[in-house]
Amino acid sequence: MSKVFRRVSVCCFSASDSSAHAGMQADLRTLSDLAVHGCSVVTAITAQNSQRLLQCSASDQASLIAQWQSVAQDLKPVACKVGLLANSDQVKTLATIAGQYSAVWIADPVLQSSTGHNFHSPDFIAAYKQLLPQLDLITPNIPEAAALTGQPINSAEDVICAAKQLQRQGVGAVLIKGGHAIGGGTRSQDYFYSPDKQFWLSSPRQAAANNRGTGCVMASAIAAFISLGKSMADAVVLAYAYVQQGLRAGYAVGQGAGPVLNGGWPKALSDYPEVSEQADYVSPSPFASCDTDSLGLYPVIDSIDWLKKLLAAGVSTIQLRIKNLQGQALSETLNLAIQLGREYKARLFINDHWQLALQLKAYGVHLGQEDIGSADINALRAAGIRLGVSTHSEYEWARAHALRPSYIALGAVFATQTKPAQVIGLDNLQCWAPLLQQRYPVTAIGGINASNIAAVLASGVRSVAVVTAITQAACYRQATQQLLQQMAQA
Ligand SMILES: Cc1ncc(COP(=O)(O)OP(=O)(O)O)c(N)n1
Ligand SMILES: Cc1ncsc1CCOP(=O)(O)O
Ligand SMILES: [Mg+2]
Repeated sequence: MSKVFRRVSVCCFSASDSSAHAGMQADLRTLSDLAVHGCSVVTAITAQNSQRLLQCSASDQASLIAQWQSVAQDLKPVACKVGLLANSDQVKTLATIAGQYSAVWIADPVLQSSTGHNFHSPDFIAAYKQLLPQLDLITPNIPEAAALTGQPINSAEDVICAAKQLQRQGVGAVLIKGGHAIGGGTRSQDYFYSPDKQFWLSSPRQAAANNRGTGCVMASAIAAFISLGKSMADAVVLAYAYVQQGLRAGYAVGQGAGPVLNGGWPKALSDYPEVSEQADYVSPSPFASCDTDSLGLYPVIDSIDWLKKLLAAGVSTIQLRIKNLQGQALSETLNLAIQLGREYKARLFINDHWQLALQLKAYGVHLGQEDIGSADINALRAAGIRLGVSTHSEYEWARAHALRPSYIALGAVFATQTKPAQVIGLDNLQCWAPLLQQRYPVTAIGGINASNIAAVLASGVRSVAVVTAITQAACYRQATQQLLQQMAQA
């Protein structure tokens, strides 16, 4: 008997939009597009089209509660997306419901429709403040964030202050959208703020004529990605790309602006944001290139002895990962390694020790996520040293992408004995490798050996980094030749 596959569901509290450009129709379309079951609590029925909103008729409280109870008891949504609430009583009811039902609660506070209707009154805002402590994420645009905080927002600093203030009012995390409005800039900039991560998401601004429903689609897509197991930061990065992709292919259907397209899981790297802690981020010039699309077999070793053996065995990309030396012993070892790398015309990357690598003019450095916050990235780039960056998630590789590195590493693909490492699995590798290879050489690392390398290469990744598959093999030469051969045959 085949196994029954049960989809997760997300419940949307939104208004019906008769034109289906935004509102409940856009929410359900987004969820369906991302293979999540969307269920609904209709908060109002609006009569609107691409040009104007003619009527908004609120659902009564009894209907709201009955719709929710029927959905909650049976479908047990893992996330709830709150869109248009038609009056302050509805907001208060939502605060009670969200306080009683454990799910990820995401609200896109619709205070004004893009067709001009205003839902923004003092008692509505006061009621919304009761809802804030129940929310895991709120996604206001700049005017909405200003209305909710009572503070004008005219600069990047104001955006950050507003996000902090909303968080102090009890929201788990805040995404403030539409930073381009601040400087009339050419980049689209959103700001994400949570207790453990704060970052800007930016990309060149699209002048898209068909842009209706972006707020609804963004919040629903975040809910969808979270219900599929993504972290909040990863879901926000994915939803940003989903909306950029949708804007690129938005379509006209009435007389006015049309909706964004629901185009499936975002697959073009150019739709993903550059993620940076800097508000005024501009894409830097790229790091020096590795002069190849594929780094091939990439052993990671910890001594000069291994370096000599593997260079002699014909390996052309290699990393020196030394964790147990310091002072003069470390700099002498790195110096010797860099000379050997030059002699063999190999791509030798130095792990961690970026200052010495800079001083000794290494071919390249490999840095982890923790290191890229503290390393002098601009000095490395200016010195022409190549940069490789470790990544384990959409947020992390979007952060690496903002640096324009020479390559990106994805892993750990499988569990590894070499170090405690987050496992990404083959599924993520299959999704991320083709996407990142649109611009960067990509290498996969973690638990890879002769018995599973074929499955790894089937993801499309063209380089594989290994430690123990070589260093703990009975015969390192044979193991290296076998891995090289398996890569050549893929
Ligand atoms: C090719 C490659 N990918 C990932 C890593 C891991 O680097 P990092 O995150 O800096 O962790 P440590 O190696 O320092 O433990 C790597 N070294 N090489
Ligand atoms: C350094 C590193 N970074 C992520 S996994 C890993 C170790 C890979 O070692 P092995 O190839 O033996 O699993
Ligand atoms: Mg490191």
